[in-house]
Amino acid sequence: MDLSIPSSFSEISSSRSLSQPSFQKLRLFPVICNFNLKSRKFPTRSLFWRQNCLSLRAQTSNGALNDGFVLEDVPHLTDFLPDLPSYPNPLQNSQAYAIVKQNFVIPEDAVAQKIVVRKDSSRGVHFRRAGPREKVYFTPEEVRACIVTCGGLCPGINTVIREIVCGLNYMYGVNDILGIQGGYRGFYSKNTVTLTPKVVNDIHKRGVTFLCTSRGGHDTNKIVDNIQDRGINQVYIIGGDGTQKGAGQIYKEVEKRGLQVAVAGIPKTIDNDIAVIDKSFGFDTAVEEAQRAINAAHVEVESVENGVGIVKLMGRYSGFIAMYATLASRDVDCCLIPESPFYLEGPGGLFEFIEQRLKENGHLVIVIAEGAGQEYAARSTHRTDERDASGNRLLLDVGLWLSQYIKDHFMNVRKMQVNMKYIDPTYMIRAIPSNASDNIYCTLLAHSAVHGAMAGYTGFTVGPVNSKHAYIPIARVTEAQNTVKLTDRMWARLLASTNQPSFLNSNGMSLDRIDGETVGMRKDNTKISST
Ligand SMILES: Nc1ncnc2c1ncn2[C@@H]1O[C@H](COP(=O)(O)OP(=O)(O)O)[C@@H](O)[C@H]1O
Ligand SMILES: O=P(O)(O)OC[C@H]1O[C@](O)(COP(=O)(O)O)[C@@H](O)[C@@H]1O
Ligand SMILES: [Mg+2]
Repeated sequence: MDLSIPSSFSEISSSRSLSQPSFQKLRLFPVICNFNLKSRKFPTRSLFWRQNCLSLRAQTSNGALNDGFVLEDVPHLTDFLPDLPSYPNPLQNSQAYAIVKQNFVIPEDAVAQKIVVRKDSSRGVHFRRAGPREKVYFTPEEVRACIVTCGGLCPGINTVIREIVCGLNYMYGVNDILGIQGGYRGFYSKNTVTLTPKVVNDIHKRGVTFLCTSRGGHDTNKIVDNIQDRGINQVYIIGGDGTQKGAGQIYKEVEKRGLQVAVAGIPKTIDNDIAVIDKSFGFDTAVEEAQRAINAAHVEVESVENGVGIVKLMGRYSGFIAMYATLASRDVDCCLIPESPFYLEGPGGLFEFIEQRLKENGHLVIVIAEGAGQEYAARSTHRTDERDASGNRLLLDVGLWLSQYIKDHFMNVRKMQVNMKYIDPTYMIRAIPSNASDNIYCTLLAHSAVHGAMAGYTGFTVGPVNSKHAYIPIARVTEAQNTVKLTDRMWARLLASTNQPSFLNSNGMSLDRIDGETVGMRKDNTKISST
């Protein structure tokens, strides 16, 4: 396929009509300006548009202004298999959908990434709206689907598995669904299990994951060989950022080999660190369950003299669970996250704050995300850089380190005994089934993935963007991590709720990482920047 990019806007403008022979070459333009469903494009084209077209005020054939509308589209099987036949979607005869007013997603529907806009702002990036399409590119009889779960555990994985199986079967009449066991390596090292609605009927009531999982073991060629050998043509991959990177590589290899295989990613991360999507499944359940640990810590420290409770919560690089659990709880005095470095001694430091709260209330509770304060913990343990099988850095137990450090400080320096209670509920939280709202969310994700694969989309991830489910190119969710933005209002709300220090030092200056940049704030609120 010719992916050449138009060199100027006037060149694009001249290629509006679908009937024009130049359409194949320049068909991105109708996607953007005329919203033609038949238009497909690769991420390279999206990049082009992001770089070149955001500020353009393009005009459609009916004269309406598009004001920088950009569609970051997902690949489609017909991009590399142009002669693939399509069929009417069997959902049109489904009793479930019979009464739905708009059975199929309107092809022009797109979901805006930015919804807070001004009158003159550019319309910006959009994603294809998820949902059933009028045409599908698989007959039910020819589908052989598989599901794999990779990476760490997260409440809700079983619900996603269940709903992919039931969705494929009840909505599309698919009967051939395989479970790959034990993560990516299960493709080439384990037997598959047959998945039917009956087999998966109750699994959502149990903690994750019915199919088991693993870290490491991603061998693209071996995996795609296996997909080919087993005659699999739809691959549903449930996992976090690492897994989605792996899914992107599988999609590329499938495309290189010209296979009719749809690759669909379902983002899973308890840390909520996946970019673009509103929130990841299992996150709400985790925040809710974290309340129990915080509550336990609070009860413990309330009952003793100088009680200090420390609860370590998940969050390698993103402090969302800690931040939301703190905001939800009201029993937390101080929340520490990786995005907001803290310091211990001196005015405005953690020790001063602890002493003050102990004087005022006789106890306090600190919530710390596992990735916070790693530099301090590393100094006292001298451990070298260790990684898990997937290449993720193994973190030090910052909760344990902080507990000891606080105890020692108050004993040795302030001659004061604190009653320390440390709770790490990580594996208890990850092991529970998802709550009601996550269960519903998992169903939507699973159904979106099934509709997308049946419609021939591939190399995509599903997820809600501003509450509307969308198909997102895999590369978009793996290129950056979602982190707490200290410059957004949510962190300010937390500080305003706990009244904890913001860890600006006595010179009125802090050296913090804000939005990936190291910045300092002077007393007069001017910013010092050093990346
Ligand atoms: N950059 C990568 N390219 C290909 N596969 C990867 C990559 N990173 C991780 N993986 C694979 O994805 C799976 C899960 O990754 P991991 O980081 O453990 O969990 P998560 O997907 O939750 O982030 C593992 O099997 C790992 O080998
Ligand atoms: O001990 P394990 O199973 O390797 O998992 C620990 C990690 O898993 C997580 O819960 C989630 O990690 P993933 O997103 O990689 O699945 C992290 O918060 C935590 O550091
Ligand atoms: Mg990860």
